[in-house]
Amino acid sequence: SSGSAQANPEQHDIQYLTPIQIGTPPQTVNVDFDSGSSDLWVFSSETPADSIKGQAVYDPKKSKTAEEVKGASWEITYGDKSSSSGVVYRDAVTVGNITVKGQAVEAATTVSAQFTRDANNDGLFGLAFSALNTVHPKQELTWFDHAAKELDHPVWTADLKYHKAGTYDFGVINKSKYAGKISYIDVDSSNGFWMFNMSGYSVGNSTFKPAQFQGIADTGTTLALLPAQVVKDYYKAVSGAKIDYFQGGYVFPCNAKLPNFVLGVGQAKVSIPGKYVNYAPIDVAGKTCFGGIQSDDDVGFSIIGDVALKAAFVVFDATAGKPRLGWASK
Ligand SMILES: Cc1nn(C)c(C)c1CC(=O)Nc1ccccn1
Repeated sequence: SSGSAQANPEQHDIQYLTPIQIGTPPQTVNVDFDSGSSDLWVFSSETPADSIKGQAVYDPKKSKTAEEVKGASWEITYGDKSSSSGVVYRDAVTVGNITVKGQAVEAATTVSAQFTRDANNDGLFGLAFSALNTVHPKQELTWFDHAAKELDHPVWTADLKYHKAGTYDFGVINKSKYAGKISYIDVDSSNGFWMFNMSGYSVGNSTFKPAQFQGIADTGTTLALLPAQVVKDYYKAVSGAKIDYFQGGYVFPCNAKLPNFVLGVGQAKVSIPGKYVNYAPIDVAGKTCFGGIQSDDDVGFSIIGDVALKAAFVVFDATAGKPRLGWASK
């Protein structure tokens, strides 16, 4: 089997939301497909009313196929300090036209303010390796790990786009979505992430600078969080750019000319158009803008988020024992 689902951008491409169906009859919720985590959690009928501001909720009591996972619970804190926790049900989950029966659906009983504020985001759909799943006492598998057995190939692809809808495909590599060859790089999944090595970078028309650093392909993170020195090199080429400690990163005049940025990934070059680096204005006048490339703050690895991923067609290849990432231009 294979399937395809929409990746719909929120304002400024802060995240991409995908409609999925849970339960019988189907309850549609819009969730953030996140290759940086491995829990499928949703706002639910058990989320306190004052923590819900417009989100759609999953109500297991209305699903004939829902079963409570007795004694199971989960709690997750993301790198940006947002968090949620709750209880667990097993139910049918459909993405595109692919249904997984008995998927662990994690119903939130607490969500942090960042999630409450995010009215259109009904939950997260983890697509990192199942080793990161937080359900205890018995860890659960991601939807993709359940689905992979039925998929024609154990792969999924991300075709995110700048300020318009893209797609996530499962079980198929759709040739019409990319140009040229796909260049594959090995993944180190020992930390549960889609982690890979970068070989260097270039800013604008400058020569390519070799640099060894590793990063994770993270569809659930908005920006490209890179080593401080790389980021400093980039903004040296942007007139008026400076670090705004109140905003927590580099800002620049919204009318600044932004150079393209190239990331070396194995044999491939991921070319990020300068305009993708203009993330969003920080003031209502739209005078000062916040950069889409920011420092990874010594997290220990870089986080290759949507600002970079939307510049490529990315293959998440989970072939047993040999996970790889494929990068293609489009
Ligand atoms: C933004 C960020 N800072 N640091 C240190 C990390 C690790 C991140 C990435 C992150 O937290 N992503 C995220 C947040 C919420 C939901 C899904 N993914």
